[in-house]
Amino acid sequence: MILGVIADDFTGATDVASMLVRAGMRTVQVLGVPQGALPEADAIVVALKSRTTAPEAAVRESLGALAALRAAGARQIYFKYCSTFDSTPRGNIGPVTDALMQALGTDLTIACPAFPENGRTVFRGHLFVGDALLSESGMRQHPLTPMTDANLVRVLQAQTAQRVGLLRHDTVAQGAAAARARLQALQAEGVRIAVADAVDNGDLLTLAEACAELPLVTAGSGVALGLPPAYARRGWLRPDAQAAALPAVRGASAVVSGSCSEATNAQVARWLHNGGAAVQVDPLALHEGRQTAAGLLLKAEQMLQQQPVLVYATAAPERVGAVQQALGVQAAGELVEQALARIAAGLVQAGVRRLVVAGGETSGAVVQALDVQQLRIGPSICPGVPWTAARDAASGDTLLLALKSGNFGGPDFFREALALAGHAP
Ligand SMILES: Nc1ncnc2c1ncn2[C@@H]1O[C@H](COP(=O)(O)OP(=O)(O)OP(=O)(O)O)[C@@H](O)[C@H]1O
Ligand SMILES: O=C(O)[C@@H](O)C(=O)CO
Repeated sequence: MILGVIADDFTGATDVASMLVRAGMRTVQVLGVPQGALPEADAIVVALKSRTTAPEAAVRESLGALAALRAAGARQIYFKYCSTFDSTPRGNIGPVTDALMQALGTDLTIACPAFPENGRTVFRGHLFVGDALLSESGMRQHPLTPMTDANLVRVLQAQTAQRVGLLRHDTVAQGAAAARARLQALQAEGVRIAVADAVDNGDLLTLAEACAELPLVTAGSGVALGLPPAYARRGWLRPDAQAAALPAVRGASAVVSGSCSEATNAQVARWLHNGGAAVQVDPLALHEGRQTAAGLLLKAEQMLQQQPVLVYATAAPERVGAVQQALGVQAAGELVEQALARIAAGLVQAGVRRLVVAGGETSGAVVQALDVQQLRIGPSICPGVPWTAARDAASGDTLLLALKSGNFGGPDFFREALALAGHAP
């Protein structure tokens, strides 16, 4: 094992795993702090749910993951957070970085959420989402982690007692040797965490090469793209052209969507526009007992005989707001997640072997209901979303799962995903 990754959320973990596989590393994702022996792979990604928990809990879980990854022989540790640097004023990016640095006995790391293929770039320490500063993007209004400052040096400095500095783009543009020299100079000046600029994949490759021998890298998924070639240059890794190969499956296909993000709303709209079979979950009807998970499942199962079915709670912001006002944000979220998770488990029981799930929280609930503990990472459907393979405990069959971050994927994502997994239309 070469690389051990600690990811602060579920779909973020599959995102970084996908980057590694794309560049030839055989990668397995483990759900939660590993309990037993870790499987054989070049990279292991531990998926935590530590993005918005109390910093103390996030630190505890991250250190648990670190211990397991080190025991398995990881040469380098990677702390993966969101490409929009999602955090609260208290953390958890700063506190987790501090704890990992201390445990690893290192006094220099980088911080770089850039993911240019998905429009996230960092310039002069400022994070852009598409053409807008982070603070002027939709992230400004995020319910849990509103990001109102695009200056990452300032944002991170507020979360750590260690000194935060900046590795500027003009240095990165000069190549890995210059970036490495500048990191050493910053370290000599007392900087412990350097926010690194990156505006395209070339910059990510440079940063990965410059940081391949640091004990710890902290980043979004982007920097991971450059690590496999950097390891190969050092003779640590022989990239495997088959790293993304997954077994073919037979059986039905379904999509379960609990994400209400803009991208997912467009994907659901496209599916419906194309006349795809669909069952809509209405949270108020669920709450009042006019809908039940069992009833919705039955309806979906009937459609499944002819074609793939979409089960969705996805709705526009006004509709979600009205439901949240009636039921409470937390209660509405859990009600829908539990219903979708039960329906997903029922669909697998009914023979679904290709399952797309939209939304990070929704994915967490579904994977828990399926009692999946490990995912082998396969080919990318779009930047940040791979197909993955798990073992269905009940049948022993291979189950293909695509866990999509809310904001990822184009409007045709669901159809593209099923086609890539061999679903004949
Ligand atoms: N119609 C609805 N009304 C209220 N809440 C809903 C509705 N549909 C889904 N939800 C809830 O909204 C939340 C969506 O979160 P989820 O993490 O699944 O998606 P996301 O935030 O778009 O994805 P990501 O975290 O990957 O960006 C879930 O808790 C889900 O149960
Ligand atoms: O980095 C990203 O944007 C995603 O992997 C993610 O973490 C979404 O929650």
